[in-house]
Amino acid sequence: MATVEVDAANGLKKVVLKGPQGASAEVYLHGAHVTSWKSSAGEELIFVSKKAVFKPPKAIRGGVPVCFPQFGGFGPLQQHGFARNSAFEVVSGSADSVTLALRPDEEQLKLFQHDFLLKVMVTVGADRLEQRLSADNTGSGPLQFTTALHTYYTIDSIHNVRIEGLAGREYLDNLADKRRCTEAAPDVRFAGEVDRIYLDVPGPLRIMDGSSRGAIEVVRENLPDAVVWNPWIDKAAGMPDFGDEEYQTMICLEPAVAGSGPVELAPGATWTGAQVLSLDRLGGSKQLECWASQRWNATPAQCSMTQAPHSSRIGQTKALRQDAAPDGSKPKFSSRLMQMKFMQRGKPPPAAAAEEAALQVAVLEEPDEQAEWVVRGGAAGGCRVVAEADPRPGAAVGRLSFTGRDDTTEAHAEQPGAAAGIKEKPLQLERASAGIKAEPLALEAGTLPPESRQAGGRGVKRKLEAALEGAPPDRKTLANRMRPNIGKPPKASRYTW
Ligand SMILES: O=P(O)(O)OC[C@H]1O[C@H](O)[C@H](O)[C@@H](O)[C@@H]1O
Repeated sequence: MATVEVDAANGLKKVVLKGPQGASAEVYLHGAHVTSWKSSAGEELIFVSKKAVFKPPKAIRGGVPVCFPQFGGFGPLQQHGFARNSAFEVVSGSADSVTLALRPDEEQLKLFQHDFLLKVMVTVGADRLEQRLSADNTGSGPLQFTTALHTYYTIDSIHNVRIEGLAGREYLDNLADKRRCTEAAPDVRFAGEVDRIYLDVPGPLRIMDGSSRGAIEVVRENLPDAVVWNPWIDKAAGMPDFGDEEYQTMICLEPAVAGSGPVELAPGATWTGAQVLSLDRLGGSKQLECWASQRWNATPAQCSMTQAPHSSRIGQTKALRQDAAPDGSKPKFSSRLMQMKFMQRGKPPPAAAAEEAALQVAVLEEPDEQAEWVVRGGAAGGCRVVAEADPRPGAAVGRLSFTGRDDTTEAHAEQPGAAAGIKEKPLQLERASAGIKAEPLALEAGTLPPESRQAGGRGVKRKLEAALEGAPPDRKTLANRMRPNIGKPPKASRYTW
């Protein structure tokens, strides 16, 4: 059974839910109002204003007000109905879940004139929060209502946040007399006040705030509309229970039956709706970088960089350096660098293994005997990228695999220890060869100790020979066969240089 405790700060009753792996949530009996959802890493994902007033019947500013039996002004009642102003009772619960219920009192019945039983179930999981509504029509006539789970999210910065999943949808603009508009942007961003009711939105929505926490995915059941709200500067200043600057660190994304409503329920019938929120650490957009350098004395080998199918290329730098021979006659060694930046957007397909979320580098022809290779990578935004280097002075493969957590490092080396065998020394590549645009950049380049070069070389060569069964490879075959451990070749773009 869930334990009801009294919050010492405000004297109100609440239930603290404990989920697996340290996740938690708090639900006030006043309004069945969720005021906290903490991930397994202890991050607070729900916004509550520092100026929120915890004095019933006033609704708490922030958290997840339950708007029922009316959303906004879609009906005769006060804004957002009266559930958020009412005392709920605990029906049942456990350590990680609680169900609260509300029946309208006499005063409310006078205003609304329909009897109902509203239940709100809140369950916390590892990086997951589920809120389920059920409404029973306990009256004798049809019950009509609109509703919303008016969720306030805490975000890193309003300037970086974006919501995916609303492109092309129609919305009613509350700032323009509910004018019907179409969302033209690929995702919703904020540069001023926003108050929109997106209508009949299919599929999940995703919130990315530009920080390292990943994406919050919002899956809705029977709540077809999605309200997006940020009050911006003037409206924030006019709200006594909201800080002047707080518009910068919150957004509301509210699954609802609003513009596409109301719900009509026959006597004795039950309606259910839900939102399931989950924190997807790998699914936030991340910028990945991959770079490969090659050093040779006669001819460079053509090689390719293969990009995972769910990422887009956002930049590329090529640089060439020629080291003059000691007598100054002609270049002794040349080095060539390819650096690419990719944006991984959204969630990789569920079946995708680490390999599929990889950037890969492959050599397409037999390179120079004395060539040396270094393949490295990095990622901004919370996920760790591990570069795998094949040090063999022959065909070389580099693969970047990313893992879910900052504190986890996983090496996916074909030749364990090969990557660790790289000796690093800084190399400045400052100039580009004619016709190749390059920014001045500093990078770490490596040379490899001979034993690791040999070991890696033999391993990869054997694998390659086995794969090719002696047939002379064309470039495409070679590049495809070089992709390790992928059953079905991903539909990926390949860049050669
Ligand atoms: O101030 P409240 O009654 O809590 O409403 C806060 C906001 O809720 C929704 O997002 C509405 O679309 C907005 O128009 C409203 O300003």
